[in-house]
Amino acid sequence: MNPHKLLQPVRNDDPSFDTVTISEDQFESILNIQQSILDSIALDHKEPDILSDLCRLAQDLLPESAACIMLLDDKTDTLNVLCAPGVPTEHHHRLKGIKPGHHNGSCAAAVYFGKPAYVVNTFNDPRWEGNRDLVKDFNMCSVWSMPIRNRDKKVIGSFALASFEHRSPTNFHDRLLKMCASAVGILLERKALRKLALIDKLTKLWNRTKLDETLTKQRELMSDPDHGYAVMLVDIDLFKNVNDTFGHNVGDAVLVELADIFREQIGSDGIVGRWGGEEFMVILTKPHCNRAPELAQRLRQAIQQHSFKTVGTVTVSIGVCVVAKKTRTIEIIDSADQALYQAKKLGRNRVSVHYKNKPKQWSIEELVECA
Ligand SMILES: Nc1nc2c(ncn2[C@@H]2O[C@H](COP(=O)(O)OP(=O)(O)OP(=O)(O)O)[C@@H](O)[C@H]2O)c(=O)[nH]1
Repeated sequence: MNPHKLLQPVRNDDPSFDTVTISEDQFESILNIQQSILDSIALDHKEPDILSDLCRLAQDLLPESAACIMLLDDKTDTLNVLCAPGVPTEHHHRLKGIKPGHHNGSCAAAVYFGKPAYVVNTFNDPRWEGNRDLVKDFNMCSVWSMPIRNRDKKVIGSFALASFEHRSPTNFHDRLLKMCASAVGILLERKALRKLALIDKLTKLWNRTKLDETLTKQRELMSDPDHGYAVMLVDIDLFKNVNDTFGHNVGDAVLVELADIFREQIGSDGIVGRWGGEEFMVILTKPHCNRAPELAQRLRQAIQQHSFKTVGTVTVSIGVCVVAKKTRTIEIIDSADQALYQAKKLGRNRVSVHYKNKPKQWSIEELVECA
């Protein structure tokens, strides 16, 4: 079979479409992009980097153009920019909150109708009626957009090429956009699966694998003398009693409610995960690690004050290790564990802090009970 046949669009009923046959070189350039994506996946590059490269490679094949990936936010039913290396970051806000529909632009139309939208003249095409300022401000004369689908074939966004001159797409551009949209769909699925592999099923917090990865990364960053971090081990007090009294399902519900308090109290200040069973870990980096004892106290109090369904009051003990010098991860965890043991020994519902390798002015290691 002639391999070029594989590159012909099945049928394109868009009147603006220019049915020029794909040349050997163009065929080659599409294969090169595919190869480059496969290489990046094999080298385990992260999705944002691969998506940026993909945009750059695609826009290189159309002089005077910029590629853009828009993602559909299910909650707000709006399109937002995910990646657009050709558009200065300070203008990205202009590509936010676009409603899929008939006249909000090419991506809005592609997502709304679930088929490609090839707009050759954005200055008079009705599909850009509601967003004419945008194309005029950026001099985007033509914008071609292809829907991106997930593995269930649901439209989740669009891949677009905006051109700074009026142009009709050819078979080659149609195939290029289809390949890019399909690659983005696969890469986004991959990203979601990678994330899923790092999430604890019950609490939806990070799991042990993610915590281990984070600890390793933090240790490496300690080569920089300005870096620092803190590790908190949080253990529920007398949790066996909860299980024995109310049953394992109620115990599980307590873990889920507790996870919500972690999210509320720590938020984006740190990485929170389930270390195992009824034990959680919080990793704080600068500047938050300097406040680790204070944050641990706040967390402990919030948990004590929360009224858990069925169970009522639940308390936790927290061991904190503040790290100021490169130390083996196993020693950091051991220090946090020692501090936790101390908190339990002193009567539970308290925070103990172990300063590991303090800076000179602190001189000695000490264990501070601060509940
Ligand atoms: N419901 C539920 N219980 C769990 C889970 N993982 C661990 N546990 C329970 O957590 C309890 C831990 O008990 P212990 O290690 O004796 O400690 P504790 O009762 O919390 O007492 P202290 O730690 O000394 O305050 C055990 O009963 C475990 O079965 C889980 O995923 N779900």
